[in-house]
Amino acid sequence: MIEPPTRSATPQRELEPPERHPEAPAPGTVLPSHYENCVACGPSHPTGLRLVSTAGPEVSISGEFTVTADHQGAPGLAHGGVLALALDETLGGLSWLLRRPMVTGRLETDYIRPVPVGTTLFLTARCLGFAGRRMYAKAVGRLGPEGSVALRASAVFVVVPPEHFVEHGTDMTTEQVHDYEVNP
Ligand SMILES: CCCCCCCCCC(=O)SCCNC(=O)CCNC(=O)[C@H](O)C(C)(C)COP(=O)(O)OP(=O)(O)OC[C@H]1O[C@@H](n2cnc3c(N)ncnc32)[C@H](O)[C@@H]1OP(=O)(O)O
Repeated sequence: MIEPPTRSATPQRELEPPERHPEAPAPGTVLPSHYENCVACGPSHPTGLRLVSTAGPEVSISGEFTVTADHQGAPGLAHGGVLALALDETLGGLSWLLRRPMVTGRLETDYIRPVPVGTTLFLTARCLGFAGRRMYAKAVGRLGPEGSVALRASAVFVVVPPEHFVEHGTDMTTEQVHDYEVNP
């Protein structure tokens, strides 16, 4: 099957530049978990990543988490799906700086180096820009703050109305989504 070109994580036309929202958290601000049971950032999830994201300059985010035995695929090594989760969460954090709710449409991941249990992975994501409702972004994961690149990702997120989470999820009212949108 030939996929539509608009699905590619490589922009097919010039993008509208991203604009950091005037009320976006200042660079250096640690972003609170968006949901306590989130498998990526939730403090109440028993085996989640507990990934902590920090607002960066312009429209960028950094994130960090430590790989534990709960995140293994091969013995002693992080599972690739778990690493994609960490990239997805860090990329998703860009919505706080843009103040536009969005969901992952496509996530292309390059696995460059194995990531051992005990590693603290340092991730960064930056927004490239928009084509209509599509937001294009890239992310990198390093083994240490200035360490080797272990992961690279390109993604397309699709802007959705806040009601998306009420209609398709559970236990969330439109009011809560709006609160969450302005008070992450
Ligand atoms: C309360 C907040 C919580 C935040 C949590 C953040 C967690 C981290 C991020 C995630 O993991 S989100 C969860 C994983 N993602 C999903 O569950 C998304 C599931 N898919 C959908 O809900 C819909 O398919 C989607 C909203 C993505 C698109 O459906 P729509 O009917 O709204 O859009 P439409 O099909 O009209 O397409 C709109 C544009 O997006 C493009 N598009 C749609 N699906 C795409 C896709 N999959 N990949 C790339 N582009 C896509 C599409 O080509 C089109 O481009 P154009 O406007 O230029 O023509």
